[in-house]
Amino acid sequence: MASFVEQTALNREKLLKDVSPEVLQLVEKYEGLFSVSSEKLKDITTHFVSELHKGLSKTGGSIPMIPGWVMEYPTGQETGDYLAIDLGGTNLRVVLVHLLGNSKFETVQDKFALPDTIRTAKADDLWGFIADSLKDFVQKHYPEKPAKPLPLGFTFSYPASQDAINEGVLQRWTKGYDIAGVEGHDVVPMLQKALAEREVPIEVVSLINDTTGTLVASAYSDTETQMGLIFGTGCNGAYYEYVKNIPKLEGRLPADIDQEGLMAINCEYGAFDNEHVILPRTKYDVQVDAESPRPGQQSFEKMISGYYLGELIRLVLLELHDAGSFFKGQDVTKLRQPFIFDTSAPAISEKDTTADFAEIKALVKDSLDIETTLDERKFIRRLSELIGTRAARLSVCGIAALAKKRGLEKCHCAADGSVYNRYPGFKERAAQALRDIFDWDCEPKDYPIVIVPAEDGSGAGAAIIAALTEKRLAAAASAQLSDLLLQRQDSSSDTRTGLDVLTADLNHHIEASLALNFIVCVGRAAVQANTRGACSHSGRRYRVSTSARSTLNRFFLLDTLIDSEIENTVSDVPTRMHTTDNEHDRPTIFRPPHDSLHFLSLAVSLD
Ligand SMILES: Nc1ncnc2c1ncn2[C@@H]1O[C@H](COP(=O)(O)OP(=O)(O)OP(=O)(O)O)[C@@H](O)[C@H]1O
Repeated sequence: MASFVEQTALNREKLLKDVSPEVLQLVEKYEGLFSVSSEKLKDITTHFVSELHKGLSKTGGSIPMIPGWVMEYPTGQETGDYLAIDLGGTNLRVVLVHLLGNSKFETVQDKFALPDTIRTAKADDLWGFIADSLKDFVQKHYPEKPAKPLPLGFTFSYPASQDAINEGVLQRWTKGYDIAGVEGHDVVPMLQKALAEREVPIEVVSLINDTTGTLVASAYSDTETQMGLIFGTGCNGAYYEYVKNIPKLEGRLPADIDQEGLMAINCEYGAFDNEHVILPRTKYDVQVDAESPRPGQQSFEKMISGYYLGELIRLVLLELHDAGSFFKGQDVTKLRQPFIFDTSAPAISEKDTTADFAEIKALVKDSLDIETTLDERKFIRRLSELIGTRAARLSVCGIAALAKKRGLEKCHCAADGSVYNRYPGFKERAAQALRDIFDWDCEPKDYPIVIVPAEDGSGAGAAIIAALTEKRLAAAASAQLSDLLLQRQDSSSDTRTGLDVLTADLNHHIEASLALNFIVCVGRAAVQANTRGACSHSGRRYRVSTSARSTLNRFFLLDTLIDSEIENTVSDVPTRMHTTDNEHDRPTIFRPPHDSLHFLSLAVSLD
């Protein structure tokens, strides 16, 4: 049977058989502009590999390569119930995840479409929308108010730097978002505040990226998974890198983290080629970029992801109208409206199998109020194929580059997102492009690197990561946790299944005595975990907020294991939380208060 690609080539001949010479000429022009040869894909991949290296280096590069503090593969045996949200560019998903073990999990999910206006709304509107959606979900699934706050894994699909598993400082908005007052800030307390205002009983215990979530969720059920990929509003990839190959982590790691071990990296490779040295940009790509809220950023993403493909079609059609070729004498007011098409437009066009392209006709009529000729519809169909094919072919350069970087010759790459899962032919075109890059000489069913669909996995990923972190703590290894919460240390009835987290909240009026309590608290937790150990210096930053004063006080009364050390250490809290003692397994607090919040820096090292 002919492959999809061979089939579409045949269709092209059929499609263009009777079109006018003028339209044929236009088709050929755009075929030249939007086609990407195998050689070009190979060149892009080679450059991509060097940019991945650069992103991991101390100096960094265009691709952020953000360490995700997820340090192991799931075994598939993790169990428990977790709540998770996934904030994407288009949708908010709220998920209740039941991890069943044996590589199985079940989810109950609600999907909330984010209002179009949210992209440029106020920060409070965004967090309010999410908190309201969570409130609905909790009311629906927990008719009896939960006795304790529900632990929540937050999948946040924007580049956020993390020094801990439950923080995420937004580096910059992508995917057309531009909400003031969020960049440069930790998003977890913002969401937590909106939840508190609405009295939603939820505690945000971990923050991950959707690519990392997809990676981990798929690895839970398929041990061959090596990458998590997103082809949605934006594009991105995550994979596990050897710690020793992440130079920028030098000096930031607790001593017990093995250099031969792995850490998940959220690449944020939508930023690939922001310098414009290798990608074959057309003038339409330049225009999309120039008119986007963030010109000069996310170059790769703007050529291939769901937010932009419909816009590329619009720009070409508008230019043809203005040149007098298309939609003659018609009112094109709507066509002049940026982003009037999303990627469903080329997707519908490519799916249309009617003889006279009635679906394209309806699409253009309904969304633009424009009547089309048959030739115009054939052109739109071909243009959609070109733009969709280019997106699929360029997309896999990221996969090929990650495989080359890690020396992976055979693996599964889990892909989520509407563009991968719903765009006609995207899967086949992506597979063929991988073959073109690696020169595989075998049938598609035998391709060694396989992109597998992983719909809506990132919520489950957030849950599994919470379970992995819990396991890590139980195994007495370093965990990167902030706002550690001593929730169940003294209560056998506490069945909290989220992170078995360790410590506390103080508000910004922190007093020296409470700071001491905090340290005692961590030491106490170490003792309760039946281990020898204390708080050790790691250079990490921990935000301390309000709600667990009572917990702190409880623990303050219990044990004075490390009191003497504390006295030596915290002499001048709170104005300058600092110590000179950096020895292994010694409590160290440092960093001065930051804005209205105070930061304590310590990691729990239980050896
Ligand atoms: N039929 C379709 N085929 C392909 N893509 C589509 C289709 N309909 C909508 N899209 C595109 O899918 C994108 C949304 O992708 P998705 O549903 O994966 O959302 P998301 O999870 O919010 O995205 P992301 O994970 O990138 O933030 C939109 O940009 C839209 O243009």
